[in-house]
Amino acid sequence: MEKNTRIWKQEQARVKEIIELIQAKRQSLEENTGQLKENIIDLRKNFWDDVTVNIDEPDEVIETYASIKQQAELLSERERSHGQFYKSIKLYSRLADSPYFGRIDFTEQGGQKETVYIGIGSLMDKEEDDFLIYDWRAPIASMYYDYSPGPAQYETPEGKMKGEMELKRQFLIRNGKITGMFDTGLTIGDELLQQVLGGNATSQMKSIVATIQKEQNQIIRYEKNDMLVVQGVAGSGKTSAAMQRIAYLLYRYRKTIRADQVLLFSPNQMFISYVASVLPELGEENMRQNTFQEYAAQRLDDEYTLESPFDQLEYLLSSQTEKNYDARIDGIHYKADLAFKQMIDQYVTKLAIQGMRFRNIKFRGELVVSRTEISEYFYKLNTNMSIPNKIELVMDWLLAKVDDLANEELTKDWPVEEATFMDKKDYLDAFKELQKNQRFNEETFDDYQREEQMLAKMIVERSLRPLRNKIKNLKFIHMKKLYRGLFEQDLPVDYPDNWKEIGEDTISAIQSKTLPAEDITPYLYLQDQIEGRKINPVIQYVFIDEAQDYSPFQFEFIQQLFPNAHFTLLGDYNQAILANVGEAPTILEAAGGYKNVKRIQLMRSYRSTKPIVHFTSRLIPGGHEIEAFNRDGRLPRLYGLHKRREQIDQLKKVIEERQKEGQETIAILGKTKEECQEIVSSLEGEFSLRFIYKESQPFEKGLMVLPVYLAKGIEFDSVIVPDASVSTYRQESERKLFYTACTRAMHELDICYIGEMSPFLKHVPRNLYEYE
Ligand SMILES: Nc1ncnc2c1ncn2[C@@H]1O[C@H](COP(=O)(O)OP(=O)(O)OP(=O)(O)O)[C@@H](O)[C@H]1O
Repeated sequence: MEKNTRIWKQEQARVKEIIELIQAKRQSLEENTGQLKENIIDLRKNFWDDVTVNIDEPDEVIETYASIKQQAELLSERERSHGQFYKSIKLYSRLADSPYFGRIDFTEQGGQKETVYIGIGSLMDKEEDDFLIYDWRAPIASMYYDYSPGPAQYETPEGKMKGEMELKRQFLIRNGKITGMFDTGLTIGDELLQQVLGGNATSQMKSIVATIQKEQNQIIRYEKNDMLVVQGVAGSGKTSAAMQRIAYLLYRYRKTIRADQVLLFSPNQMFISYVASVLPELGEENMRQNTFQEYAAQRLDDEYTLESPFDQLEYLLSSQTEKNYDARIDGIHYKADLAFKQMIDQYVTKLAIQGMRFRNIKFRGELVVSRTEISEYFYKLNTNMSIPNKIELVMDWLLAKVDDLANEELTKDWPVEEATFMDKKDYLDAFKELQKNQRFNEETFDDYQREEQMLAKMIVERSLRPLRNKIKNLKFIHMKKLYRGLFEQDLPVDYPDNWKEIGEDTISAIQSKTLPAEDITPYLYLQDQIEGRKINPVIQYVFIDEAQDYSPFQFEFIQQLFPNAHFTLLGDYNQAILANVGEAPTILEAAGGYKNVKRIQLMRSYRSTKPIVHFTSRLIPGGHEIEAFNRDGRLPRLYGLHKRREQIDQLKKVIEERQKEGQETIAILGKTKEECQEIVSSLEGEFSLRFIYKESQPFEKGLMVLPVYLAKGIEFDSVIVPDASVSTYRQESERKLFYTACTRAMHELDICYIGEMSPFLKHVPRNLYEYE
């Protein structure tokens, strides 16, 4: 819309008024917050002054307790209000810059026309009667995303509200000034989206509230089934929709759900930091984020070195010639499958009758309880009891044995000897510890005999502490041997061809204290069947992004961990790059087997320009169904080189061109770490670049070289694939990796190859790229 029209001026005048009101509200809130803060500090300082403490009589104890409770509640209520005030001040600061981005005029059937302005938070008028701005998550705001002018409706807790939408308007407001205004038709204005998508890549993902598309809104506001599965093509806004959905749920259920009851499983650490600012930008606290690997590492302490799924992928991409390569691939696929879970279940059933493995319990080098004794005790327990229940009884039995041991040890000489040789610091510590336990006072400590006795007892207790802890942590179960046993049993019914080799390799890995990536889930699962499940009942919503890379077994395991959670899975089976899935159906497809699953498909790609989407969609089967958002750009470029040494010169040329054009984030995406390393060595002297080879490195703007698997979920202004020769990308298993690399590009895509091009490129029609 043209500037300075009557409508423009009217809208600008309203913006001005609203901002003045926001500022006034903010000021008054700041004053109140100041007072409240002082109040809280006072309350904390004088907490005990207002509490009557008397604990001589039982009645008085109850009174004291009530008085402390009342005071604590008062304090926490004030602190909560302070938190709320603080949150509102932050929201006002954001609204003062850009109070809203949309407006709809809506007349409910039989009602009056209502003008609804929509922003990232709501604002009431001075009298607190009417909404001047509606939060984008309010029910009425959903029409903004779902309808073009004409008949429209929205859901409320009381039912459907139907009516007519007369106007739908978009605003771009910066620093309190309208810089763009569009009256829109069908979808949320191409113009605005064009502007947003045309910008440079950022090191932090942005919120998309102003331009959420109808199909994405469906994901964001979905509330019915327990499981929502989103299959969306590369760049279709899955991660964006997931983040907005979390913000939506935190708003919709704000009385019952806190941000720390929502958990997002992310593909890697870099991704975690990439999405970390979206919710705070929307005024919400961040949800919990974890990688599966992190979860496993916490569970397994430092018993094993865990292979990361990326190291596993590196092995698969670089070690084809190694002796056991085929067996490993078979093993990876088999261990990802639910058949393997079943095999473990059957194994556990057998263990209930025989075959459990325990460790000897030793103290000071001497056997206290032998593994045979533990086993005998275990198998004497009632056979109807579950293994975890029996284990608990074994634990109690062992702890009682340690109590007996403690008494026995006290009759020996070593505790007294150790007490005699205690240095001064230990002696003082011991004294304090005994005092703390109120076993002693200063007078009795002077009594030499008693002192010796007490110290000896303490020394025995101290020395037994690690043993007790180990027993409490169920370390008397020989998990390593139990897992081994799984591969040593008689051949299972449905075993894979390479079963013997798979078993030998697994056993040798765990003997050397390494847990291969494919064994992590089965190992933890077996452990849970023996020790009892470690569930987390607090989490209400679990999101799994890049869900195509989770195995069906892994997914079932995660589901069991969070029995009270609703699940949202988002992924793209064309980007399944991790080996645990292989050619087996990913959980995006497998989830079809679950009850109450709602599936949503996203076919439109927003990240890349239209020419890049047209090009990349030819790299995968079924790609013709992918729709490109209408954003212009140059055709991708292919560089056919004859010799390897030409490659570096070509890369240099391309980098210089892209930098000159102002592309801020340029990524050279190699297939393996080794390929990247070679490129880095050749370019290092001439360019300032970063080599990202570990997921823990932060993602920043600039020129970088990294393996494709670390670029999962992330995007760059310009992507350069350094080597798409037939020798690098040939096998079907590499197709998805190549596709993932190319679809990271927002604006520019350059691809080099040496000699013959990859067969995946041969199917791309010649008019979809430039050739040099
Ligand atoms: N409605 C929208 N408005 C503005 N930008 C959008 C919208 N939807 C998606 N985008 C942008 O498109 C890009 C891709 O989005 P996102 O990363 O969420 O997609 P994805 O489906 O998770 O991608 P991939 O599977 O390829 O990693 C991001 O830059 C995002 O901001």
